[in-house]
Amino acid sequence: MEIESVRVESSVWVGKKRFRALLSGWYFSWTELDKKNREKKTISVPIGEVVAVAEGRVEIQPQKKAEDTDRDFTLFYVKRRSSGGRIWTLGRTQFCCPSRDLRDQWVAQLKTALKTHCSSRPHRLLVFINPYGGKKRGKEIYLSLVAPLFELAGISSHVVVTERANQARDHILKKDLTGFDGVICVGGDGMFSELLHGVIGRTQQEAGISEHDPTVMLQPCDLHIGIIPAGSTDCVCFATVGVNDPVTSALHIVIGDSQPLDVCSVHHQSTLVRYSVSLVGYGFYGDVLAESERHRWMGPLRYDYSGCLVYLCNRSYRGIVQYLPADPQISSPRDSTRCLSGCRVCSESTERLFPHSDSCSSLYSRQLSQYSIESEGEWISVEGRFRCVSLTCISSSCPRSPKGLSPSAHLADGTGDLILVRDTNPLGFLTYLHRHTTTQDQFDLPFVEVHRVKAVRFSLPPDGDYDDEEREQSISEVLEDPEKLCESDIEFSKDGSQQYLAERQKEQEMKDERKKREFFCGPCCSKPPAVSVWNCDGEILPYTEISCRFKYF
Ligand SMILES: Nc1ncnc2c1ncn2[C@@H]1O[C@H](COP(=O)(O)OP(=O)(O)OP(=O)(O)O)[C@@H](O)[C@H]1O
Repeated sequence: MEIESVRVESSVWVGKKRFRALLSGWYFSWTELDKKNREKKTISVPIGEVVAVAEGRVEIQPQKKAEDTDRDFTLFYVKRRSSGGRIWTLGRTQFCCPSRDLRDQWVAQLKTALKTHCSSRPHRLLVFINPYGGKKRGKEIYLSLVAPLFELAGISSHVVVTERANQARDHILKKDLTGFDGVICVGGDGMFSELLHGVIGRTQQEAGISEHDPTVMLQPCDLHIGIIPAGSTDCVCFATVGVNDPVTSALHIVIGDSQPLDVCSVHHQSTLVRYSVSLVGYGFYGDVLAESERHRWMGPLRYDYSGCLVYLCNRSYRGIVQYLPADPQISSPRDSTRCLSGCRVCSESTERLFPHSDSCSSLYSRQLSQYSIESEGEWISVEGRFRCVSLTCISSSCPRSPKGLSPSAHLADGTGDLILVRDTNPLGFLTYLHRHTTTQDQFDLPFVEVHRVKAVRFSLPPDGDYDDEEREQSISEVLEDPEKLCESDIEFSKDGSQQYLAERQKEQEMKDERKKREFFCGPCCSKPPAVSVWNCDGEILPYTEISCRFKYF
């Protein structure tokens, strides 16, 4: 039966009011009628946003209750609440039909419409909960807000509450995932990153592709990742969904929404170090992360505290940044666009990157066009002293910074934005930072440059301002907590792990000395390091010299 041709219509009651209900094509609507059968207001719900239809009078909040009355049925659907419709809640309307037969017909037709129209909805999900993320409410958020929605929508879920960092990543890499339509993280950006590494890594393993080769053509991933925000910043969730709200995210998952994302692969020589979607930042953002790791006990407040402390240190770092610019005819980081689902630039870029993406045999052309960047233009080199060097694939907006690091960045166009903040006076840098929280343009400052890029390399000037020993020492200086170098870094970085183990010994000796010093006057009085560290989506990278490429997934 063709869904477009289905048309069911009848009188129904909602409470004491009479309505005319109509299922036609992709919409279910009900129009209030007055005593003279004149139409009043109509509510219309796309079938794609119907969560479930159930016989009887059903409630799921505050607790599940079902009263199986003969002539009633309940419709659950997405209801837009506020913030320009970005916050979603579960709408519920109970309809009473003139007869039981008619009720059965409504339920059957609506269920058929759901099956026909919503083939991309998940049926079985693997859920990872980080019980220690953010305010440690991950389990509670999942059980009270998300699980009832999944159950209502007929989604079965297998839940893993993690007991250690990287458990979720290892599970995805090693365990049998047959039958799962997607993986869900209940946590923050760090948890998302674990799932991202698991999913990309597994897909490449299965395809026999080495991720360490920077020029390799990566296989696109079929397994989708869902995010239920329960971390400290939840930047990836905010930048893709527009809000950090567990119910909104759960509803997006339930109705099978999906959003492709650019991913930045970070290499050191011929070793894959990490993938990133939100921030790869050197200088200020690296130092803030390193500092904040020493104050984890403060919870999310640690970022504010460390931000102030690092700002007072007034540091800048030397570096050489080389980048491969993206085509300025297509988009620019200063063009004031805001990328949302259905964005024109992203869809045109998809078409350009993957010209025959509707067929599986297109993988070759898809990858070929993606990785032919070396032949697409000239690398540009910038040398100087920087407050920070930041790279982002997405706007990286969050509730604190609603426009984000690069407000016009696109979610899925195969490019990233490179932001160079040159050394400036403390007031200038404060103005730059402050503008992230206002509507003022943070790029409209003489010491800030922003470029839309396809690839970036960072290296230290070779003119002997510091030697290797000092560089290693500087990395140790900011790495107060060596455990922060996650297992993945150590596994990925075969040669890096040796360097890392050697550093640990040195760090331990330095730690005691440094603690003595900082007890009296804080980190701003210690000798400023010659190099900073890279903050890659909240993880410290064990290398200073890196190369990054943006890839579309
Ligand atoms: N059971 C666990 N014990 C310790 N660490 C864990 C556990 N499960 C996950 N992790 C790690 O904790 C780190 C931080 O988690 P998460 O991102 O969920 O919260 P957050 O850091 O508070 O939030 P955000 O990343 O948004 O700032 C992640 O890198 C993850 O690998």
